[in-house]
Amino acid sequence: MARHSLPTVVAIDGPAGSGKSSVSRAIARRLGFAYLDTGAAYRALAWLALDRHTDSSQADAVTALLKDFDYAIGTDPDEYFVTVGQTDVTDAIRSPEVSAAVSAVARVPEVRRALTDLFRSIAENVDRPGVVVEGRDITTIVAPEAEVRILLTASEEARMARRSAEITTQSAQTVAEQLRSRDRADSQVVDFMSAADGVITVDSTHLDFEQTIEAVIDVYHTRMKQALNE
Ligand SMILES: Nc1ncnc2c1ncn2[C@@H]1O[C@H](COP(=O)(O)OP(=O)(O)O)[C@@H](O)[C@H]1O
Ligand SMILES: Nc1ccn([C@@H]2O[C@H](COP(=O)(O)OP(=O)(O)O)[C@@H](O)[C@H]2O)c(=O)n1
Repeated sequence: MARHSLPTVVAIDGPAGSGKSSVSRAIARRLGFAYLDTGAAYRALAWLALDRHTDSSQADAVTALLKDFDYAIGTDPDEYFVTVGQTDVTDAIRSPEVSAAVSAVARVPEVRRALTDLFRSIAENVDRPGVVVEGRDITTIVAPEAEVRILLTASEEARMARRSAEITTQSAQTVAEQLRSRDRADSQVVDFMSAADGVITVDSTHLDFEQTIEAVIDVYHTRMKQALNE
């Protein structure tokens, strides 16, 4: 039986507020690729923990949630949604409560293993020629063999300013503190502050949104050309 060829994978990692989601979605649109936001799954599991009044610092209790974690995500960059069972949690997973609980959930090794398997399976089965997958450990753990691997960074100042412009329900100072503490907790589990071997860094500190998209697309074309000649 002829096996369909696997989609081209563009893997993008980086800290909170570096532009991963918005830039990944935009480049997926331009390339005609699917878009996979992996942070949404960690957030959805943290949402489930809160919904069930599960203490997210209890690794066993969080692991137990995996058995009925009925998760779905839209990978069409123009039709993004996240559901758990019958509940649409697209907006709920962005709440400050979920953001505060998510790092504890993401620290549990069984959770990381299960979600990594899930991401690989979703990425392999998209109905597009390629997929842009973004998160913290995509270039290193989820898809180390990806054709294009990028670390998207920006100075802490730029990241905090971008995120606080988005979140109007909390003070800029609160948003910055929460982001900094989440990055600190997350970086104890995976290193997304420095590029692994073969991973290209795109620093968007002094680039606007459009320039960042262009810089990422340039890396994509360069890597694909190199791959043809290898
Ligand atoms: N290069 C850039 N210049 C200015 N704003 C940007 C840039 N890249 C992203 N943004 C904006 O910054 C905010 C955070 O981006 P987002 O994609 O949510 O980051 P991440 O997914 O890495 O947390 C969004 O409002 C986005 O539109
Ligand atoms: N590949 C990934 C993606 C996200 N995460 C976790 O999920 C959380 C939410 O990810 P996100 O991409 O939605 O975060 P931001 O876009 O808010 O930075 C992170 O703070 C990490 O704890 C992870 O551990 N590994």
